[in-house]
Amino acid sequence: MTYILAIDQGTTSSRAILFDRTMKIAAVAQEEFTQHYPASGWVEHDAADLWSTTAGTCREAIERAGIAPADIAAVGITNQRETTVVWDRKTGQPIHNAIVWQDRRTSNLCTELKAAGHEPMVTETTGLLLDPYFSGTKLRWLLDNVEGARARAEAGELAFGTVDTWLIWRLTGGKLHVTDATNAARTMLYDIRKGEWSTNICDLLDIPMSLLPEVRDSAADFGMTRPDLFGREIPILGVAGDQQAATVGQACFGKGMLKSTYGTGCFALLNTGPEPVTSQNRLLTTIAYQLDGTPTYALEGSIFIAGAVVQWLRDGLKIIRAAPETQGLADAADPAQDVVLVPAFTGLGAPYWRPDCRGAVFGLTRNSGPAEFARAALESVGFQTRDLLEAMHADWSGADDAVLRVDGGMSASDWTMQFLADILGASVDRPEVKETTALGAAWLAGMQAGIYPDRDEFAKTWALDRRFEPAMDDATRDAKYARWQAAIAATQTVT
Ligand SMILES: Nc1ncnc2c1ncn2[C@@H]1O[C@H](COP(=O)(O)OP(=O)(O)O)[C@@H](O)[C@H]1O
Ligand SMILES: O=P(O)(O)OC[C@H](O)CO
Repeated sequence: MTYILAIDQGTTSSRAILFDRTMKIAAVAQEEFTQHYPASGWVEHDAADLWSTTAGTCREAIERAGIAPADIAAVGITNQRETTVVWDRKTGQPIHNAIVWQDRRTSNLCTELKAAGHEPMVTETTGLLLDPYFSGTKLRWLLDNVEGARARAEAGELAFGTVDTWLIWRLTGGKLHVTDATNAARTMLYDIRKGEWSTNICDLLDIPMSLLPEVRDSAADFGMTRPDLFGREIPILGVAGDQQAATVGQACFGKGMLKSTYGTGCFALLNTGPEPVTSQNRLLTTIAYQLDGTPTYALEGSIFIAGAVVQWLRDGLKIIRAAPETQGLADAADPAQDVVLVPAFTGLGAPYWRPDCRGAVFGLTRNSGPAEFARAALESVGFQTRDLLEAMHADWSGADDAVLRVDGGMSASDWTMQFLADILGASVDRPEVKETTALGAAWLAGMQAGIYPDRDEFAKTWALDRRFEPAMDDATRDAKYARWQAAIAATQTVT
């Protein structure tokens, strides 16, 4: 039997998943690691933890499946995006903790750069906005704040990478300093049209280009794993950022196909084909995947809080013990109350991009309780998705016939998916395979290894678990969405 090992290095845990020759899951291992919050709005990971949990879960998955390393044809990597690591090329030692995508420490720098009029050039080049979310200003912060970092960078001693690059460096024993186009597209340093690092932006941010990795296709040769890691060298043949890997795993290969992943946050990607579409509504333009040297572009809407609002009900408000309890509570909520929750806990992402905003609740009465909070929390995920889809439709007519394909942990919530269909007034498709992110990475590697089918045949294997059809009448839908829009507007006035 032949297997593909998919590594899914996420924000809260590292996972390793073995897929067999027929793309079925043979074994899974998962390990959480510590989140570091050194100051308000700062989020860091120890890069050594990212590596050790990745290596550990890979070994565990192989052991669980009871297979020999010789049975693994290739490794595919998918990862939390934007998170920024800098290390010494000689020793392999990171110079600082990784700065995580959620980290807002460069808000002021972004505001200054915007005020100086640089955002149009940044957007035109990278498809992104001047927001602390992306790697560029995080890298600049490290160079400015870690003692000696700038001098070492200028001397060519340091390497920068997103998490894929860091893991490949470790997996190959420091032989390769590479990334793929989807991860490069999240750095705010990459020209997504020309397919090269942008000298203009590196000059603007004062970043020596010697820090940057070589950029390859998403299915390509990313080197061999060190023989001592898994008992033999295994080729790394696929790499994509996690949201892009989910787009691939959902087989959204056609122009106009759309997926939304509901994990901690929510990320909707709309395949716009071989030409990038520039958003007029503050969505991101990004690379969905790059195969045979040709990028396929996407419009992306990124929401920072989706499943995390359910974690807040559990860990913050302590009104549930486990996420699935929200379903019963939401069903029991008083229909006469219309509590609206705007979960801007870490600011608002697309299409508002207000890192300074914080959450708000509207419509509380003396009778409002856990049930109304739970319903408002689940509804907030539907409302935020509608905001993204409204922006996509306004940006590009090719979005008009798209049926939304959903995945991620929170897509297990039937209540939330039904509300999503209701508030969108459109069908929502949930596939049988929920591990779409890992499947996307596995397919890239397995296809490159020649053991998995080509794009068209792979797309035919996508299978529906359940289609949610809208059941809400138009007047209710319109009234509810109008109320959400009013709540969002009010939230933005109080910071
Ligand atoms: N049945 C459920 N109802 C509501 N939310 C859920 C349910 N199951 C999982 N979630 C939410 O989904 C998220 C986990 O999804 P996952 O895809 O594992 O996230 P990530 O990859 O970002 O860690 C959690 O935030 C959790 O609160
Ligand atoms: O690790 P996740 O699943 O929360 O995804 C994080 C995204 O890649 C951030 O852009």
